[in-house]
Amino acid sequence: MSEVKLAVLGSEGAGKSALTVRFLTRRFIGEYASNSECIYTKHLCLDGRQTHLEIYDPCSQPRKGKLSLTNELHWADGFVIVYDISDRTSFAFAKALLYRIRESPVGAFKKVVESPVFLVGNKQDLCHMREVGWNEGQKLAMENKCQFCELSAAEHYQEVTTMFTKALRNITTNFKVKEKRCLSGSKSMAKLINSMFGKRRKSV
Ligand SMILES: Nc1nc2c(ncn2[C@@H]2O[C@H](COP(=O)(O)OP(=O)(O)OP(=O)(O)O)[C@@H](O)[C@H]2O)c(=O)[nH]1
Repeated sequence: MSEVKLAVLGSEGAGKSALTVRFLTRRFIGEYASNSECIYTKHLCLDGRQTHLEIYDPCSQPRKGKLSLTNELHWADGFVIVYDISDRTSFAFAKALLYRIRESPVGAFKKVVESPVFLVGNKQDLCHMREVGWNEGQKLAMENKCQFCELSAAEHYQEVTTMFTKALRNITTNFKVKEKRCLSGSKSMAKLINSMFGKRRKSV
């Protein structure tokens, strides 16, 4: 069974809990307690493979002060970053989160390959109050090598499920890339050691 850890990040009120609960229970619940952080767990079958999923839904991040994200960066295999299309401040916050993830040495070195990130413009049902254009979201995502979509946790169950499924699939693909790189890394190390000791043995 594979294990996948996903962190859902974004500014206060962007809809992190609404999206997560929608995916896990199919239901849209209007109000959530925002003073506690949660790790939801779920078993699911992803592309025929049993998967143990953990989703981290933090309490409102502005109260945490600085964007340190250190724990999240160590913990998560991938990220969903949420902003509210009717709130430009939430987009600026999402951008800062994205930069923080991309500049992180954890992402660049410890994890071997970049963590998959899905940028989500939520509350598409409020497009009459739109402050962030679809193009802006798409551009930010392209510049930072992440996937992008706009949806509404309130109205689009199917889109929410599709987004989470793509995010999880990206993470499992990333696992395979990492495995290959580690394997080829250890193979070339073995070759190097073999050739060094092989040569030495010959010269004795
Ligand atoms: N119209 C609309 N409202 C939404 C949507 N998603 C969430 N909301 C509302 O936005 C508010 C905040 O949603 P939450 O899911 O609590 O947001 P959050 O990001 O978890 O917020 P914190 O826990 O405070 O960080 C709630 O009143 C939700 O009902 C949506 O797609 N459309």
